[in-house]
Amino acid sequence: MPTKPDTTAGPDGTTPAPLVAEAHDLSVHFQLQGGAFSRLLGLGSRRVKAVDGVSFELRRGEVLGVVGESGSGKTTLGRALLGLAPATGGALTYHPSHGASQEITGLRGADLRRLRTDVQMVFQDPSAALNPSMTIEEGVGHPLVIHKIASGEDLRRRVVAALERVGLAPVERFLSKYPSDLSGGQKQRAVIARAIILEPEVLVADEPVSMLDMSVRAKILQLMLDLKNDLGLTYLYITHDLASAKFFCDRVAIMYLGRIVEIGPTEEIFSQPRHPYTQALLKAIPEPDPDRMVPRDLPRGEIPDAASPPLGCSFHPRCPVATPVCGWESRDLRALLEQHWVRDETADFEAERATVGDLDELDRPGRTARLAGKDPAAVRQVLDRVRTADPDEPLWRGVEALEVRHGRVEVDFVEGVDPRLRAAGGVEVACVHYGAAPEWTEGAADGG
Ligand SMILES: Nc1ncnc2c1ncn2[C@@H]1O[C@H](COP(=O)(O)OP(=O)(O)OP(=O)(O)O)[C@@H](O)[C@H]1O
Repeated sequence: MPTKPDTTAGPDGTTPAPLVAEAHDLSVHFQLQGGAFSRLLGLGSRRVKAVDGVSFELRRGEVLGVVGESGSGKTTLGRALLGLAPATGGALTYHPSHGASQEITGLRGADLRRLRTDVQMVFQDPSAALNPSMTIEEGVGHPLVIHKIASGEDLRRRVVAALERVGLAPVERFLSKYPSDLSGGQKQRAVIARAIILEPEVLVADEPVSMLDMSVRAKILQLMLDLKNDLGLTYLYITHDLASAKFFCDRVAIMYLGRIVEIGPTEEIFSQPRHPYTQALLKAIPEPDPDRMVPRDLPRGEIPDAASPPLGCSFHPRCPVATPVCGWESRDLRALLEQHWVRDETADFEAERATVGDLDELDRPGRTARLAGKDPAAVRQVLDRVRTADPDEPLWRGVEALEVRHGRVEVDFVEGVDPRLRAAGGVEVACVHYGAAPEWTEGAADGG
């Protein structure tokens, strides 16, 4: 296994290393224009909150891991650091070792080009990252040509040095080859050579080893650690693979639906995960196949739609230790009813479905669920049966009132808390169990 020197401390070993980048309440929202079909359905345009109020610091020489399921916003965060995804809110500041600090999201023209030399990207798929019609010499040297930094003999000398640095030796064997002549691991070495040839300060590495054979993954990660130490690089390492994050990263940020839900030193996150989502992810670390990293033991379903995230804490619909103040809403009641009809074979699906009426009304996010069924007494009976079948379901704890209004059953939920990151031990966690709502701080989510 690669070994990590402690690179997060400053020269005297105690003061933190200087900042390279910092985000404050950073948001990257995408406006999706609905097509004709969406307009017909009255959906109009939708806003995807890919990154939603994220704050973090990146310090010189460290590896910060960004871990989360597909769609959690990891890549968008990395693209924002590269100046590729424009912020719609908050601030993202780059502190170069040379020159003045810059607000990344406002950069244009020459300033943006300078950022692109300082912050480089290593992509997941090395085949797609290399131009198939360029030789390795041309491809690796391309950034120097684009930025008009080197040509002729100087260009060749730098390409040779970069290839040697990433272990593609003897270099002469590789210079005139095309990407298709190389193995996956060799291609990724060439991609890394291209990334370091501009002598950047930061590498954003987006799943850099996930498409490689198991046998070469550790070698590529070791190469990246060596390069980091030798060249004084800083990494933002994006992955869904907790096992690689565990030995590669100094600190880890766990992302869920555009938010960082927990961030802290790797050791602390792995030895004492606080957030129920982190706990679920860690439970899902499969031994020995680190490839299949999905939290399979979560009680319910898929990661929700980032265009319409849950109210309160986004994780509450899947959370095994959700409290009454986590943000229960009408869509949760629909999910619960449907889950009941799927799971409980004794339930008379047809009759109960007809009794509660059209469930589409529940899809509009809100603290009050209005059931369409015209016979309130019968609707209440269905809800009672659902509750009796699973009395421990956390949603019921969030019910503030269940009554008949205007001839229909309405369910009001307790107003939810949208938890922000707060210090808890050596990490920061966004969860009501850790200070976001004082009455729920006891007995933190150990059982999660
Ligand atoms: N250019 C875009 N336009 C619209 N929506 C986008 C765009 N880029 C990303 N998204 C959406 O933003 C959300 C976050 O996507 P992102 O790719 O950042 O997540 P991720 O965690 O990196 O996922 P993966 O591991 O699958 O790459 C998703 O819902 C995605 O569909």
